[in-house]
Amino acid sequence: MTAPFGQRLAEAVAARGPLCVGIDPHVPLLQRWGLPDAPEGLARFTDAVVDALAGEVAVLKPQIAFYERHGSRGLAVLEDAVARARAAGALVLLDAKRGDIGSTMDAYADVLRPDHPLAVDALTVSPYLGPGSLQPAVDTARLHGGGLFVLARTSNPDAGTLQHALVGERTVAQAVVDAVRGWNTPGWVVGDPLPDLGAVQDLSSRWGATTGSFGVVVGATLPDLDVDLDGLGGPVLAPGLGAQGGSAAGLRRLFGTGRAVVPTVSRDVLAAGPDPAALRAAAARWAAELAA
Ligand SMILES: O=C(O)c1cc(=O)[nH]c(=O)n1[C@@H]1O[C@H](COP(=O)(O)O)[C@@H](O)[C@H]1O
Repeated sequence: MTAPFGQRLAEAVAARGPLCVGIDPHVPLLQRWGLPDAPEGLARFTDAVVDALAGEVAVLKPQIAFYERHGSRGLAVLEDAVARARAAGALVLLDAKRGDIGSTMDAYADVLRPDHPLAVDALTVSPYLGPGSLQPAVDTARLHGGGLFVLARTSNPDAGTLQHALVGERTVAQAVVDAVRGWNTPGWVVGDPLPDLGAVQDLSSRWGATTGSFGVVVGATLPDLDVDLDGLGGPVLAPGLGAQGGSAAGLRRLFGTGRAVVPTVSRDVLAAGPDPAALRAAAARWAAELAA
C-alpha cells in the first residue's frame, strides 16, 4: 500500500529540500539546446532533465501540453520519462490542470492509479467547475496515495479577474483554499459546513507526518498573500520564480518560513542545459537561494 502523497512529499522534502523543477520543453528552449522541435528533440531534452535531476530534487513537474503537441509519440516520451523519474526517487507532479464534471474528472484522475500508463504521484487540477466537481479526483487520490494541487491564486497577471471575485463574503480563491482545507480534514465532504479551524490546527501546515495530500497553487509572483492559508493542512505549490519575475525573497515575504511550500521553477533552470552538471548547478542555486 502506497503511503499518502503528503507523507511521501514531506519525506522527499526532508531528504532533498522542497524545490520542484518543471519540465517545460518550450520551442525556444529546444532551439537553445540545439534540438529539433520533433519527438526526437523532445526525448533528448526530457531524458537529459530526468537524468540530471531525478536523483536530486524532491519533485519533477512535467507540463503535459509540451508532450501532447507531438501527439502519441510525445506522450510516449512523457510516459517513459515519468517512469524513469519515479524510479530515480523523484515524485512526479503532472501539470495538466484538469477539471471537468464528475464522470470525466474520474477518468482524468485515473492518472493517479498505479496501473495507468502515465502513473504519477500528483496532478494539478482546476476548480472552475466548482470544488465539488473535483471530488472523484480526491477519492482516487485517497485510494492510491496520490496528491492534488488545486489552482487557487495563480501566477499570471490576469489571475485576480476571476480569483478575486466574491462568492458570498469570500473570494473565489479563498473558497478554493477552504475546500482543500476540508479535503485535508478527515471525514469532511463537499456540502458539509466548513471544518472549524480549531479542529484542523493539529493538522500542521508545516512539513511533517501530518502534511496532507491536497495542496493549493499560489503564485510566487503575488505582491501580497491575499488568501488565508491557515489550517490548510497541505502543501502550497508556488510557481512563477525566475522567468515570471518571482524571487526567493518574494517567496519568503509571501509565506514566511513556517509553511509547507514547494517552490517550482521551469525555464530558469532548464535554460542552463543540456549539460547535466549545469542543470544540477542551476537547480542547486535556486535551492540555496530558497534556503537562505
Ligand atoms: O500549476 C502550475 O504549475 C502553474 C500555475 C500557475 O499559477 N502558474 C504557472 O506558471 N504554472 C506552471 O508553472 C510553470 C512555470 O514555468 P516557468 O515560468 O518557466 O518557471 C509552467 O509550466 C506553468 O504552466
